[in-house]
Amino acid sequence: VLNYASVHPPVHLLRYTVVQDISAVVRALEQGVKKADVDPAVKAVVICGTNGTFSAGADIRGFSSIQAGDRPSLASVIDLIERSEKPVVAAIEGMALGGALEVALGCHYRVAHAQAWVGLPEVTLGLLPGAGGTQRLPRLIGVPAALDLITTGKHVLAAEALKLGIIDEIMEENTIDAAIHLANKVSGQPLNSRRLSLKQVQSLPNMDAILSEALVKVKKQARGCLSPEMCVQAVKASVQLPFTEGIRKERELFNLLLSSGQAKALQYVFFAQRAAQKWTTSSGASWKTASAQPIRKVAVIGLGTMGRGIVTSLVKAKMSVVALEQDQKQLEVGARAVTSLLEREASKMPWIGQRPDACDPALLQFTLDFSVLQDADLVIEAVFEDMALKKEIFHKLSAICKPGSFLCTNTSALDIDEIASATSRPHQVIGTHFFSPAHVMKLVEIIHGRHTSPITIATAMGLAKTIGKIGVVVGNCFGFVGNRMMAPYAEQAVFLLEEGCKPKEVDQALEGFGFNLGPFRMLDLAGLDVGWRSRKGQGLTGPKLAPGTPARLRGRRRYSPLPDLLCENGRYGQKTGRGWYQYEKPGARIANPDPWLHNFLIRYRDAHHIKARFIDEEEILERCLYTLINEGFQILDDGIASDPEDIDVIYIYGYGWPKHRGGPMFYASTIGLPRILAKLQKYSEAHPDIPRMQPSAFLKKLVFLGNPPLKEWMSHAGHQSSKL
Ligand SMILES: CCCCCCC[C@H](O)CC(=O)SCCNC(=O)CCNC(=O)[C@H](O)C(C)(C)COP(=O)([O-])OP(=O)([O-])OC[C@H]1O[C@@H](n2cnc3c(N)ncnc32)[C@H](O)[C@@H]1OP(=O)([O-])[O-]
Repeated sequence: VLNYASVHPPVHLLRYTVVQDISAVVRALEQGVKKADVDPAVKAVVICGTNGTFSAGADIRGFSSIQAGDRPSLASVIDLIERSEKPVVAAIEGMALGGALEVALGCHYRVAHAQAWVGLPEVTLGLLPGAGGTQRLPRLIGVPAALDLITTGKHVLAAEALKLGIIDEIMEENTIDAAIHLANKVSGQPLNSRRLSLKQVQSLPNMDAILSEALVKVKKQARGCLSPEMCVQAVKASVQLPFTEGIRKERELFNLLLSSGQAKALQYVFFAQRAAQKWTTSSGASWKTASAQPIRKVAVIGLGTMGRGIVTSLVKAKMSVVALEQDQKQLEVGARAVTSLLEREASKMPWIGQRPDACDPALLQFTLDFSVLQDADLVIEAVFEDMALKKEIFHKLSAICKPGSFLCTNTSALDIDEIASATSRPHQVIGTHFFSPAHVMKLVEIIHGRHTSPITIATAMGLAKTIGKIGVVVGNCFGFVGNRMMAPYAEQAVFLLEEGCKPKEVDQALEGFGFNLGPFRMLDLAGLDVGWRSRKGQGLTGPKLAPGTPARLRGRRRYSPLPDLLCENGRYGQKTGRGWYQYEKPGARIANPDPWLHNFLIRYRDAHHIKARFIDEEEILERCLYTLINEGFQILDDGIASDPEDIDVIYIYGYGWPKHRGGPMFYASTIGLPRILAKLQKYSEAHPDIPRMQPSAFLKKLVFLGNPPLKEWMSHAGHQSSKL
């Protein structure tokens, strides 16, 4: 773990490895520093990592075993380093994150490689820097910059860290030699001015306002998530209290977070996101045996909202892109929109100035000519959700594209196998479901069809990673994972309106739970016509609906025609200025309750003899969330998702599920499956005509088996995925 190597006497080099058992590193650091302190031959110490990496911080898995109140030994060692009478220099290569940056802040000097980056990401794990970071960083770089780093957890490159004052020198190469050189140079010089614990936080005239604005900002950004708020409190302590008391406050807040449950959820998400990259399918294909093919040139068909976002994401990742439209006018409109998206993205990334090649428009070609797609390595079709149109395009692509090209369809629900059937290469056809706005949203559902080859899956996953997205491999069914679970959730929201709720009450309950947007604000934003078109396609409404069908039943299932009626009244949501809410003008964003809708609902209930009743928040949450979770269990049992973690990653990165609640399946595990089952049973007895409320057989089985932990669920699933 750590070498006490006298390779360059009189400077002693303490090396420690990347992510490891924190107590072993702490022990070794402690011994090394103590030994150097008493060794008269040692004049200075350099601390560095092995294999070109300083350290990614503490082992996140180790937090589950830390008890609130444990002796914070890392903090003690950092104090020891800082107190050392011999200069200690941190040589940062690769990265210094979390506890590792805290170690570096305890050192008297910091030298970093130009490609190294540093950060305090604890907030993203539901914690705060617990080894003095919240007290030392503000003393080093001032409160505004420290607040920014600590409350967001962002990483900064060495150049920015130098500008901020976190590091003292940047090296293009030989960082450790440079650190040794510096250590020799400063040996014998007084160290008090380099000990951050002895420094005062730089006072600012508007400090109170800075701190209270930061609190308002984090509360707004992370609804209900505690860690950003606690980070602000800890930084506030650095301003208001002497160092030792500030450290005590930091520890108190750290322990509070550690026992909050949110930290557990956020750490679960960290590992779930990584687990999702290790995909398997029910047929036994897996990430271990399939390798991604190199993708140099991508073609995108269709420059509507989705196509524009996808093109922007590809160009941002410096891929060569051909964008195709069907007529000159649409091509010009699409090209203008992409250019402005790229400009906006560039302005959001100040470092673009240093990398003029990023977002390079020369990487992008617009065309009307299908034959230009001939040599594309991968094509993403992003036209309307119209099966006939998609099949026509895939038939054409199959004939035009070179034999090795992969053919992807951006669809949110349609059958991948049917689309693939229009080609002569179904093994190279795959679904890539991007989320709107596609240049912003992180998620891509990667849907494999019956014939999709493992190489095609690996290539689509590789592409997602290249463009900075999180791919999750799922099976093929209507709505895949995300939209299939969203359907019963949105359905409940509308049923609740029929029974007496107002859109705002339903939205407030779910926004209070932590969603950025409640279901009605979300539907208004997405456009109500999208679902209407889909329901017409399915024959649930419109000309294909059998005459004489009762308004509120389809077969024996309860159906609400309310969303259809809104569309028939021209209310498509934000884009028409009217939907479940009213907006100042078409395209405006502020949703206001609409008296028209209120009266319309009263008339609707009268016409259908529905007696409105008061529905409390608990019922709103349980009916919306538990039906969504119930569908998740069905999806696991069907083998459409191979793990609960995959579902959780989809919901967090595609649907705005509050991250600090760990995703719907993790949330279910925290509530306890017996409670979820009991509630579903209660509601399904009250609403026997809502089949999606009937508890899934898999949920019942898990309750019968004694509510096993989430990690064990899949060993009991009917359709077990192979872990080859
Ligand atoms: C009273 C007590 C006092 C306590 C004091 C508190 C101290 C301190 O404040 C707390 C911390 O340091 S908090 C820590 C602050 N630090 C952070 O939050 C850093 C979190 N890590 C990251 O951001 C990214 O992993 C890197 C950027 C390091 C690498 O990115 P990349 O190159 O894309 O690679 P990748 O795919 O992401 O990871 C590769 C493998 O490594 C695994 N793993 C990684 N880090 C781990 C960790 N810390 N732990 C465990 N495992 C970790 C990862 O799961 C994966 O495993 P798999 O089995 O192969 O799937």
